Amino acid sequence: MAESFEGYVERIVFRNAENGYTVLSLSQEQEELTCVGTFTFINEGEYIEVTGTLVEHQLYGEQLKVESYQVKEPEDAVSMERYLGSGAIKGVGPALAARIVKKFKLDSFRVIEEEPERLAEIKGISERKAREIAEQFEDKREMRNAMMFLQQYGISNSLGLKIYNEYGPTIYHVLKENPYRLAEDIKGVGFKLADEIARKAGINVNADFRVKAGIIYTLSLASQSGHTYVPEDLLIRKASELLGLTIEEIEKHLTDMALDKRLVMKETEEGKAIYNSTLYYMEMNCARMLLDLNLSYQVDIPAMERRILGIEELDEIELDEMQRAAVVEGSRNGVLIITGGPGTGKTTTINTLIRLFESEGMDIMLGAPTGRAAKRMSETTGYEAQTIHRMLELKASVEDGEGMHFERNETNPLETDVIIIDEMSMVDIYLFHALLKALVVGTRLILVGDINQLPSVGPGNVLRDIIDSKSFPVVELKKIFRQAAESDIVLNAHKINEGKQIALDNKSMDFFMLQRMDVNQIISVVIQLIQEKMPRYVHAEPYDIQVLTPMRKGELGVERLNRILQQYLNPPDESKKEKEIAGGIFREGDKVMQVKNNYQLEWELTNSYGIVVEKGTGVFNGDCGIIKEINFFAELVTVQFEEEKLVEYRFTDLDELELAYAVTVHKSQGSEYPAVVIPVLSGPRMLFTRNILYTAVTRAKSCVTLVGNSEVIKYMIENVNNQKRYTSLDKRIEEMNGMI
Ligand SMILES: Nc1ncnc2c1ncn2[C@@H]1O[C@H](COP(=O)(O)OP(=O)(O)OP(=O)(O)O)[C@@H](O)[C@H]1O
Repeated sequence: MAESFEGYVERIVFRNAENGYTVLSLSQEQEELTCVGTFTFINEGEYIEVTGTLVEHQLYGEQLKVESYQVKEPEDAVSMERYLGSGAIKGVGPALAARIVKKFKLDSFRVIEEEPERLAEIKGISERKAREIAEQFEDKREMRNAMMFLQQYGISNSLGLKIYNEYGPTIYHVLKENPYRLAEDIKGVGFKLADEIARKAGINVNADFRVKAGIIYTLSLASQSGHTYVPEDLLIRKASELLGLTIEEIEKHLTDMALDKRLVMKETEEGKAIYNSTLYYMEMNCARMLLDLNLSYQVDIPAMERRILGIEELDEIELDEMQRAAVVEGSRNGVLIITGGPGTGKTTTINTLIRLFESEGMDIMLGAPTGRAAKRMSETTGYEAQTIHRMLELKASVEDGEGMHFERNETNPLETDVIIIDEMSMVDIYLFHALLKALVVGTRLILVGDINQLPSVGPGNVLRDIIDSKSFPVVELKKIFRQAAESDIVLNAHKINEGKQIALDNKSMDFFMLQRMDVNQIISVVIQLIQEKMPRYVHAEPYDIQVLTPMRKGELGVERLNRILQQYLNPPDESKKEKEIAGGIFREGDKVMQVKNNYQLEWELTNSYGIVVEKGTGVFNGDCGIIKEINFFAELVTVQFEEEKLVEYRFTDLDELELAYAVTVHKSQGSEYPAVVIPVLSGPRMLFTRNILYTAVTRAKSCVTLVGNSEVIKYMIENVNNQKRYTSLDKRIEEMNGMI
């Protein structure tokens, strides 16, 4: 039976910041009552009325399971003082609260609300502070009301706060008029949640804005799978499934939305293609800018070849015919693409190009899409390489409302003669667009990559489309050089790519297959490999040995493997603090990965004296680090990323991190590890493909160990289930180049 109690919140015993689950101690006249439930923004010292059922907890005795609660405005002087001094109002502690209430007595709250300037009559309160107190007082009240309101729609605390911060008091209006705005404006609110809110708010299922929001959402889902457009019938079908409406009810909105420029419809040979406008114009602008860069330079070829020969002599290397062709093309053209698999001499070619351009006094910049790829490029070329984000000077300015942007763009272009980008297969259309915008005609652009790697996570198939457009010089390196050919990793990678079976007989020095048919056996072998065998074999730390698997779910999926590997590689220890998160825990010492691009997150680089020597923003999808500290007081987790960058995560932002003892092959793109261990037993056909195996194997520098069923490996080599990406940069280039 439900009962009601009133009292002060004496103490917040526990609070889960993510879902608002709280245990608090309520002080009543005689005794204290423990209350558990989901409370939004209740501070110690507040006076509340709670309703719920009294239950007997095995360990903690009697407690109230709260079903609903209400914050009561304090009505007597003691309560007012208690509330003001509770910490709810920043800058007002118990002493100041006591002075306020002593002066204004029962009138205290009214004064704060209506005549805040009078607060300045109190010692220790300036006029400015008086205003601040009044503003906070007002904000707190409104925010609390808004939170309670949002709670009805099942919105958690942290999300509620984000929503409130975006709309402020207009939130009620937004929810009533068009809750789908939330899906567009707020990170963390998807169409599904907005739709749920709309349903609760009684909005019609075939309301125009619902259908339109559903269509935009379908396009955005497609872009998350890498597509820049969707064929019309497929789009209509997907949207109709999502919205539960007929094909006709969807179809009739498309033209309207095209007129409003929310989407673009384009006739193609295969029917109509529908684009989110932004993506359409991005492809189009990329095509234009790339063609603009594609100048031909007059070069004295014999003289150029002599210069190349000179560099070869100095470097004591003899370039292969194709490599030399690449260097010559690089000097003759504004745009050049160099592709090739592992060990085909891409880096050696880049190095010769750098030498050549340098000898002509040109400025060169090197870039790659991820931190790890940039680091590797620096190591192999001996020149400083940066991430493309850094090169373009990504700035996140939340304060001025601009959000994130690149400082380098058409009005402030990169001042350099040559730009070389490595791991180009990972660059999506957004990043490529940003890069091209920051280049002026006359800058040479050299794009290097392996088209057989998995395409970018983000939308686009940029490298392949540029090659397919047949509008730019492309040099494909095929020969595997002797040194590389000594490695079975390289040889097997090429075989896999060509669809040839590989020898799994363990005669190799760097490529092993451990046949195990049982999940538990596989896991125990993986642990042994990481803890003992591999670190010794490749002279690395256990943390550098990376487990790669195609899938997230399942007995050998990333999620389960991480939980198990954490137990063995970073077990619980009294000296290590732990923070519970949805579905697991983070512990000091854990290996973690950032799982989305966060352009606003700040990092700091300190020197050995702990002094900050550099600061910046941006932590990206796939960046790995170690948890250095968990601070419960400040509610922060500090992670040390590559190159010793320190990043602080608020507890509420921990959903951006995941354990990284095991990662998916997709997330490992662009990274290289001393050794990789790949458990393979069974899983969805779509994920057991040649492409995935190729990418996984090519992540290893010194050793690959496959653990599981060799038949599955054979199957993967045969399974060319390359899912089609709907992208059209190639078509836009061809159109603009007058080819179609
Ligand atoms: N022309 C050449 N003659 C002899 N050896 C070469 C030549 N070009 C490259 N190599 C050697 O072949 C190996 C692979 O070359 P390189 O690192 O340039 O290839 P890559 O395509 O960048 O490889 P990966 O993609 O694996 O990094 C290196 O050991 C390099 O020294």
